[in-house]
Amino acid sequence: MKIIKAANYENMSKRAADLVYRELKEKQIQVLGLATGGTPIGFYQEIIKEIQRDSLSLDWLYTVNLDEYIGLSPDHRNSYHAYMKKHFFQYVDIPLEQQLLPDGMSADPDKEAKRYEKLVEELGVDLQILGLGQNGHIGFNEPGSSFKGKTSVVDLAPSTIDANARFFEAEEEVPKQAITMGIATIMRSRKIILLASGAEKAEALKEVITGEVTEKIPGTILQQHLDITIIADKEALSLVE
Ligand SMILES: N[C@@H]1[C@@H](O)[C@H](O)[C@@H](COP(=O)(O)O)O[C@@H]1O
Repeated sequence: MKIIKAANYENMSKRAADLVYRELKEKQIQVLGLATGGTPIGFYQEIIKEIQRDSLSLDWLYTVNLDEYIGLSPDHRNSYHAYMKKHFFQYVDIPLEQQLLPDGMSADPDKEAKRYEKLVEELGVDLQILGLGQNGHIGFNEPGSSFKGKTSVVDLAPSTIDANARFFEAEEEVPKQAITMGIATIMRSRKIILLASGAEKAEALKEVITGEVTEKIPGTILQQHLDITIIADKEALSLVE
């Protein structure tokens, strides 16, 4: 595990953008795994600046996303499709058909999850960006999820619904289910960058870095990944020596 301690959120975002940008520009990675949530917004802002500065075309890149809410259409403002368009896709030239997310509106979500798993497996993710839930979740793999899990339909933990309610008008509007890449799917990525910011993540991050590897805290599995870099700010790392 490589750990980069950033002074603050802005610095975390910049360090992450620099790292990912290098993978895109110098290594021309083919498949980039993306994350949503509050944490990566600054990272997207920074990497867009770098892409625009060099007029770097990304027309060859495929992106996959960790998850999508069930029941939200791509143009619903809280869907992860809409998030990705708003924070990243509208600024780059990745063709629409290469921007891959699970379909939260599928009539058969279990079938959609299987389709997405196969797609991600066939593409092979070169670099996956991850955030961290306050309860240690990655993607939407809540505490208790199997480390062997593939992409599937999952119920969100009440604490996750609570944490994500800030993006919605009312808590009742937060979907109760999502399609998420499984932990095994995520662990197949060749390289992983985990971002964490703020004191609310300190407890979970401490477990991820130093805790026992347990399905009770999904992020702890990352200790077993061969190429993981954690970029976190001081607050998030405040409980780690
Ligand atoms: N499904 C997402 C995760 O992919 C994200 O990493 C996490 C943390 O979110 P935030 O960055 O807003 O704290 O929770 C969300 O529910």
